[in-house]
Amino acid sequence: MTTTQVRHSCTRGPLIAAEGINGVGKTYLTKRAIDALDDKPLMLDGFSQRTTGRPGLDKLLLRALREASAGDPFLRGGAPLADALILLAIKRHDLDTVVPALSSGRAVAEGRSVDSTAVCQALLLHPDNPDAALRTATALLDLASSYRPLPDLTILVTDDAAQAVARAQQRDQCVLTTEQAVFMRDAAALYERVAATDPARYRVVDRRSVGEHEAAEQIRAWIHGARTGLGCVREPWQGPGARCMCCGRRGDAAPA
Ligand SMILES: Nc1ncnc2c1ncn2[C@@H]1O[C@H](COP(=O)(O)OP(=O)(O)OP(=O)(O)O)[C@@H](O)[C@H]1O
Ligand SMILES: Cc1cn([C@H]2C[C@H](O)[C@@H](COP(=O)(O)O)O2)c(=O)[nH]c1=O
Repeated sequence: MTTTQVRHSCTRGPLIAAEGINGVGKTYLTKRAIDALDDKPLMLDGFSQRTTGRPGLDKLLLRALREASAGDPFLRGGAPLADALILLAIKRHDLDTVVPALSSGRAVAEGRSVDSTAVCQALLLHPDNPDAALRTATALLDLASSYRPLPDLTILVTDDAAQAVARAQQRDQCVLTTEQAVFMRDAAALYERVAATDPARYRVVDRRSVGEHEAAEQIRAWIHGARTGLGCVREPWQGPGARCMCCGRRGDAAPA
C-alpha cells in the first residue's frame, strides 16, 4: 500500500491487485500464478463473480450500480463521479474484509482495484481527450488513496484490445457493441498510461509479447516478491501517528 505508511518492516501480508480490461486474462493468469505458489494469497473476486451468497454492503452497492446502469457491462450509471464514489466505497469495503488476512501475514490478491475505478470513470468524463482522461485518472487515484491505502503492487495485464474483446464475448456468450469495444480499447490505452506514472507500484505483463506460461510465471514471481520490504499501513485520514491497520504499531508523529 503506497500511501500513509512509515517504512519500518511490518508483519502484514501484501495487498496485490490485478488490473486490465475485460477479457484480458487477469483471472486466468492470476489463478495459474497462484496455483504455482506454496503460500497462496487470499483471492478477492472481481465484481462479476459476486452474484451469489450473502448480500453484504458491497453486493448491495453493486446491485444499485447495476440497476442504475441497466445492463451496461461497464456499470455506467450516468453520473460518473457519483458512480466513482460508490465504486470506491465498494473497494473500501473490500479492504475492510481482507484486513484480518493481511494482519495474519497472508497476501491478498484483488481482482481489480481502485485503478479500474480511476481509469473507467476518467474515460467516461473525457471520452475524446486522452490527456484530460489521464489527469483525471491520477486525480481519482489521489482521491481513492484518501479512502483507503492503494495496493502495494498492481499487476496490469495488457493485450491487443480486440483479442480481449473476443475472449470476453466468448466467455460471456454476448456481442459487445462497437461503442463498448471502443471503450475497452481506450481503457486499455489509459491503463498503460496510468501505470507509467507509478512504476514503483505497477508491473505490466503484455500478452502481445509474452506467452501464457511466461506471463503466469512473471505474475507468480511478482506476487512472491511483494512480501518483502513492506511498511506499516495506516488509515489515510488518521495521519502519520495512527496505529498500523495490520500490526497495531503506532507511527512516528510528524516532526514538529
Ligand atoms: N491463455 C489462455 N488460454 C485459454 N483461455 C484463456 C486464456 N487467457 C484467458 N482465457 C479465457 O479468456 C476468458 C477471459 O479471461 P479472464 O476471465 O481471465 O479475463 P479477465 O481479465 O479476468 O476479465 P473480466 O475483467 O471481464 O472478468 C476466460 O474465459 C478465460 O478462461
Ligand atoms: C472495479 C470496477 C469495475 N468496473 C467494471 C469493469 C467491468 O466491466 C465490470 C465488472 O468488473 P469485474 O471486476 O472484471 O468483474 O465492472 C468499473 O467500471 N469500475 C470499477 O472500479
